[in-house]
This record gives sequence, C-alpha cells and structure tokens, in this order.
Amino acid sequence: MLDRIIVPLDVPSEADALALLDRLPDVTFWKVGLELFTSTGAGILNILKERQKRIFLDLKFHDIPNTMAGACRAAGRYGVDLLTVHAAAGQEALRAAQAAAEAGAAEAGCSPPKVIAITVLTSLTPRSLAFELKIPLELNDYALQMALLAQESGLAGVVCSPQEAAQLRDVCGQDFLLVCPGVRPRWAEAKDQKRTLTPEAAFKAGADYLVVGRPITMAEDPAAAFQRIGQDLTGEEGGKL
Ligand SMILES: O=c1ccn([C@@H]2O[C@H](COP(=O)(O)O)[C@@H](O)[C@H]2O)c(=O)[nH]1
Repeated sequence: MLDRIIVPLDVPSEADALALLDRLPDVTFWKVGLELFTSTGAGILNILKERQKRIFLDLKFHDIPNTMAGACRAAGRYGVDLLTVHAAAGQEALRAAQAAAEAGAAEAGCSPPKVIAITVLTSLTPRSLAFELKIPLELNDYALQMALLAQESGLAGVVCSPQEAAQLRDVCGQDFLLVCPGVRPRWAEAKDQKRTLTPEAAFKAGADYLVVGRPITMAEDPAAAFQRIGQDLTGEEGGKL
C-alpha cells in the first residue's frame, strides 16, 4: 500500500529536498510541485531518477492550447510518470496537452507521462466555489463534469478530493486514474485542506494514489509518520490512536 502514497517535495531548495529524500528512503513515489521546480529547476528530476524513484510532476498547467502544448512537450521529455494540467483549460487545451506530452516523450525516447487533470482544488469549499469562483454547479457535480471533460479529452485520469473519489470511480470506470491529495490521517491537522478523508477512507472510496505531504514531511520523525500511515492502512495496532 505504501507504494501508492505519493509524498510531495514541497520545500524551497535542493538541499532541503535531498535532506527529505534521505530521511524517507522507503518512499518510492515523489511529487515535485511549483515551489521546488520554480526555485531549483529540473535538476531534482534527475536526482530522483538516479535514485530509481517514480515522479509526479505537479506543475498544474492552465493556459491556451498552444502554450499548454509547448509546456507539456517539454515536460514529456523529462520522463516523469505523472503530469498535471487544469481541466478548466478546456477540451482543446487538454487534447493538445496529451498529444504534446506523448510527442515530447517520443523525442526523448522515454515513456509518456500519464497526463491527469485537476478537477477542483482540495483547498476549495462548496462555498468558495459558489461565492468566489461564481460556479453555479454543486461542487460534486462540477468535479464530475471536469473529470468527464478530462476523460473525453483522452487524459489518463484526474486529481480529485478523496470525498469525490467514489462518485468519479463509479462514473468514469476502473481504468480512469484517481490521484487524491487532501488526505489526512486522524492524527494530523487539516491545515489549508478543506475536503479531506483519512488514507483508509480514501483508498476505500476508490483512489489509486494518495498524496500525503505535511503529515509526513513536517512530522518530527517523517519516516515514523510514513510507517504509521502504513500501519493505519493495514489496521495494525501501532497505527491506532
Ligand atoms: O487539489 C489539489 C491539487 C494538488 N495538491 C497538492 O498536493 C499536496 C498536498 O500536500 P499536503 O501537505 O498533504 O496538504 C501539495 O503539494 C499540493 O500542491 C493539493 O493539495 N490539492
């Protein structure tokens, strides 16, 4: 189960990233997001590859089709496993992103990344969707529409809150990848995550992969926190509160 937990390298420098990698040798799947990639560039991807880690490049591209295609082509060349775009960019942009990621990977002679689309950020509430973003659909329905748009555009899956995973699994089928951040063990604080479930509930709802960051990375002993999630998942006594 722990190989289906993706840990984000949400740190400001390469030195911090290396320190976290050393403290968490059992993590097999790492996420590189906006903070680390913007501050240090693509070098971290090579470091992860040298250590035989799987890579989720979470840059959440959201732009016009031509720009999305250019960015996804470049990202496709890195040989990463997962790559994010925003579903709200629309069908033309999503189709262009998928095709370009494949083209970039082919140019570099590597496997293409699975391009997955953000549905509704897990930091948003139904209230913020309605009153700040002025989206007139119920949050669950909007997330489903974004997932269907991604699926119709040929993407491999979506990033969604674990609270929407069961519905998306039901409608989009078993082969559609569901990657869920917004996951919080009972013993961790939610912080800015608003639509959360525990790791156990998230997998039960149909998630393929969970992204769990601060409950592990900000823990006094990150390796122990990671193992505790494993124990929670297998129902071992050590993981209970
Ligand atoms: O809707 C989304 C999309 C991406 N994320 C990313 O996942 C991690 C979550 O980290 P935590 O510390 O476990 O909150 C973070 O890198 C986000 O950028 C998300 O949270 N929600």
